[in-house]
Amino acid sequence: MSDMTLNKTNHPLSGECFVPGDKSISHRAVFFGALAKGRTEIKNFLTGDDCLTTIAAFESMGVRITQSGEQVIIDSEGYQSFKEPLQPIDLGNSGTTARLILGVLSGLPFHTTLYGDDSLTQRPMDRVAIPLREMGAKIDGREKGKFLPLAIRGQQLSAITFTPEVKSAQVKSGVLLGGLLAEGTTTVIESTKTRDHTENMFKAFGADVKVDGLAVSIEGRQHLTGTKIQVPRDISSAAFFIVAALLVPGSCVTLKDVGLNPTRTGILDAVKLMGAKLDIKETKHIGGEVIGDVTVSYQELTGAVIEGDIIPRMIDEIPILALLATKANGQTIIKDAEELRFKETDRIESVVATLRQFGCQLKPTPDGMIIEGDQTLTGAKVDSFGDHRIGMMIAIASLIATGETTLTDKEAINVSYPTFFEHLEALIHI
Ligand SMILES: O=C(O)C1=C[C@@H](OP(=O)(O)O)[C@@H](O)[C@H](O)C1
Ligand SMILES: C=C(OP(=O)(O)O)C(=O)O
Repeated sequence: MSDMTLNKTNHPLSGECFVPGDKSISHRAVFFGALAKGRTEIKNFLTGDDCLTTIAAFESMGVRITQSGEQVIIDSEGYQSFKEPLQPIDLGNSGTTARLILGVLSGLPFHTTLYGDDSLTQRPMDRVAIPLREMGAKIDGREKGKFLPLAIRGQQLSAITFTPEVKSAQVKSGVLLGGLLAEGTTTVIESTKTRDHTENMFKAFGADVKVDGLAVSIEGRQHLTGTKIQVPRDISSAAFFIVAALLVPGSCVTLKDVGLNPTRTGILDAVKLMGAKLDIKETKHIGGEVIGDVTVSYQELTGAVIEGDIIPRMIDEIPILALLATKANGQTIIKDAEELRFKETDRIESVVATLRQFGCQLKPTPDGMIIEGDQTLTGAKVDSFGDHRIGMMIAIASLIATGETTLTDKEAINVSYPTFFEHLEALIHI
């Protein structure tokens, strides 16, 4: 764990930025490439720690994966050829790997044990394990099978129709992947649409998947065929520079080739609700995903109420939106975001604690927070709590804080954005 001094207050950001590949899509490209028969070539893969964890998990089941930088080649004979791993699988910090792999392992004819770091070990896995058990899975673990470490004894699964209580793409995806290995047709019916990259990926790999409004159905025991995947750039990473440009006077930044899938663009809608004008140009459609450029410059914004269906569309961007709200005119209220409590940290408490260290006034609520506007941030020694999105929020806060900010445990950022500081420095031209 190392400290980093940040003292670039009020340097405007300018120019173009090519943030790395999307984390959700990179994970899924590896999952599907491993499950499919034949060769899968992934371009613009995110080399963050979490996605490398997914690669290692499938390698431990005998799948041949070659990763060189942002290019990944997977040669697989399909899920029927996976081997029982010799050792427990380390899922590191990655909730996505954990929830999705549970679906796969539940339906394979062998035993596996899953464990993770201190953060992942405290995150609930029963949200996926319960429906998978309903399909016939044998999953056991700490606190009656709720938390890692988990032991899975794979079974022949049977299809279910499942209505998740939580608004979670990881839950939807874990159950659909279990459904791929099950007898019959598995349907997940959501109450609010969450990110639909799994559905898009099923289609890209030639699967029979039906999407009917909020219902997604997958036919079990079908074969997937390897394909080429171009990963869009991650809007969740771009969000840090979008907010930075809105915060630092004189800034103007273009985020190039970012994923603009409508299930992910809640952050753009939220800043528009606060009065921001953005220039958004859709440029391509690849593998069911929309890609485009977002140009944003410094603007004065107004506080807003952010609630309802927009929340799942921006769940990972709420920490950085909270920072933006500290400088808006008037109060911002974030509601319906209790899911933040189940992330790498309890992001309601960690955002509030972090911004308070900068001297901000805000308070937590059970499902969000209330943030006062027009505040002055004062540099301090601030810890990321080992949460990559809190670490990046601190770095952006330092751009508007007076004096010097010290970020401890900057390595946490490698989970989703290993080149974050290089890109930030390039935008502030130092
Ligand atoms: O499916 C995914 O790739 C993700 C879904 C979200 O989690 P939940 O499904 O738990 O909301 C998000 O927070 C996470 O970063 C990635
Ligand atoms: C919550 C996140 O990821 P995961 O659930 O995969 O750990 C995130 O990237 O902010």
